[in-house]
Amino acid sequence: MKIGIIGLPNSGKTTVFNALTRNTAETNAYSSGQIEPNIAMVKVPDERLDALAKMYKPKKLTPADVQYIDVAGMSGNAHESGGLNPQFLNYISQVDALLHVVRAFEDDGVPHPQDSVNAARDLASVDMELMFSDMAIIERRLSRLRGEVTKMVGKDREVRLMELNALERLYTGLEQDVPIRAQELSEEEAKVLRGFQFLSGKPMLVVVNIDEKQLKTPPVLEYDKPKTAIVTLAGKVEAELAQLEDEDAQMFMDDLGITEPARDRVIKASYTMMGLISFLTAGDDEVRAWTIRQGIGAAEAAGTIHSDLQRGFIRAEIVAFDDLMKAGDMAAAKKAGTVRLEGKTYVVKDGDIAHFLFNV
Ligand SMILES: Nc1ncnc2c1ncn2[C@@H]1O[C@H](COP(=O)(O)OP(=O)(O)OP(=O)(O)O)[C@@H](O)[C@H]1O
Repeated sequence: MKIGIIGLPNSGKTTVFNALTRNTAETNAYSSGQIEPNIAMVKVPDERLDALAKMYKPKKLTPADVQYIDVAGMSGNAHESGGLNPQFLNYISQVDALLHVVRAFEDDGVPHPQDSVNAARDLASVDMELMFSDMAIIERRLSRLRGEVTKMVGKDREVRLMELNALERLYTGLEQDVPIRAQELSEEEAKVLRGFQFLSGKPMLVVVNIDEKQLKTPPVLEYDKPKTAIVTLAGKVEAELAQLEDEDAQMFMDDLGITEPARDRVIKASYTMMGLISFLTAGDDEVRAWTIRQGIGAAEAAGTIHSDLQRGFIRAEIVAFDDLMKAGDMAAAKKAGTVRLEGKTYVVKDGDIAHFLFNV
């Protein structure tokens, strides 16, 4: 899973990137204008994996991972100057979700592009830029489609008409300030439009970046939209915390009244917002977590491991994590009757331990 970190200049993107990835990328009070992104992989914390590792003592332990990409190059008035930077667009259109850093911290030493701190205003202005960018793409596509569709016949015409109608609907929504992630699309429409990678269609986690003084009474930002979540964190403190060994970090957190490092909270919020869950595989060679969309069937889940497993799927042997722990090991769980055989369409649950039987 790839998450792109965006936000206005000096909102604290690189600081938050460092907090999430335990990196030490350079941060600067004067916006760097740097466009080469900072990229890092982060292991998704999962206590169930550690428990399984104790049981199986595998040669290898592989958590799921998330890639964070910190891309600068966004301004609050790009639409007035020819649109978003193409290099920025190139990086950001490929991510699965956006993490939008909104500045709430006050510091006269760190200039704000609008000369004042106002998180709600900045949140809306970045949203607007994403929507303008999508509208420009839709306008270009519509003007071509309208000409082409009149010359088409049969199935082609049908598909293009569906695209045209869907794009017109999305455009009307965008004109009324509704981002694409908050608009309805049928499964078929979503499939036809997937290639456009609309920015306002991506799930978005809003990170309100506060300072240490605001930790006790953080500002409240209302932002209630589908496929959107909001997390408040003190970026600078969390970036320092991320550099400490566990024991020192705990003392530091106790002092500040932080119960869980932001990097864990952010990953959890991202999973929930995107409708993602993890299933696990366990054996003597490897214990591993796999990320899937909630609601998919066993065969499709098997396909995340290898396409052969999906193609030749016979059935899945499934046990819930808690049942396996209660039994003590797989043999005991089988005896207790908690290991089930499930077919292709069984909806895989978070924490299921799966073994797939297949034949190709
Ligand atoms: N929560 C915070 N509290 C106080 N200061 C902060 C906080 N977050 C970031 N800063 C400070 O704000 C400045 C800008 O931070 P940073 O370089 O991370 O922003 P950026 O959004 O990545 O900037 P750029 O526009 O260059 O991409 C730095 O001096 C950083 O230390």
